[in-house]
Amino acid sequence: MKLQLALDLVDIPGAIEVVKEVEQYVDIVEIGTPVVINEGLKAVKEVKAAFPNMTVLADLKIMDAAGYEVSQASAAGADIITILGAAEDESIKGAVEEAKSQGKQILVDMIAVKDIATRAKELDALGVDYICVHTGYDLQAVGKDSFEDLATIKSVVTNAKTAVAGGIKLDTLPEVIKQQPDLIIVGGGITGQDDKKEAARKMQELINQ
Ligand SMILES: O=C([C@H](O)CO)[C@H](O)[C@H](O)COP(=O)(O)O
Repeated sequence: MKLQLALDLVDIPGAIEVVKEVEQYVDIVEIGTPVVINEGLKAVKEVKAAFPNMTVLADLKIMDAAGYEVSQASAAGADIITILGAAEDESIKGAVEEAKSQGKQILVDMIAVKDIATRAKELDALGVDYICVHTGYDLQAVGKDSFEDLATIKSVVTNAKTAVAGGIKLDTLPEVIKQQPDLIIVGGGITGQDDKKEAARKMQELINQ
């Protein structure tokens, strides 16, 4: 199981500062969608330049023009790029093909997908690298989480790695770990803490137990 730090509500210098603080405890750094919207792929480029040995995920949440967008994120230094599970199969295929040709990986975000089991099986057959269940900020705000959806994808996905994101905190992490996803994505559970380093350390310790 790996730990991914999601950076959403920062600018580029802020992102670099947080990564410096917690880098020893996380496996992947995510440049979150709001950061990409605010700063562009420059954010991916600058974080990768500052931490060349760190795996960097660009959370583009691609919906169309997938091959092109994956190629741009790859050129900026992203190792993993996200596409939405709700995208057309043609887009998913384009993303996978471009990522493979660049030696990169594709993570599919299942946010807003209604029939998780059916779509996860289809995506698995299309050769994506990760399938991630995700409760976004707007559903977290009304008390939802992705723990049941994680069990669903774990039961149907056979090739891709499984991932989970959305409001995971130190107190809910054990429940997630029980289900053994390949990747656990945490944003506010680390970045929202006064002592980010200690929060990341405790999370890594629980994951490695
Ligand atoms: O993808 C995300 C969200 O849609 C905003 O871009 C977050 O990175 C993801 O939800 C993880 O962050 P937390 O929910 O704060 O753990």
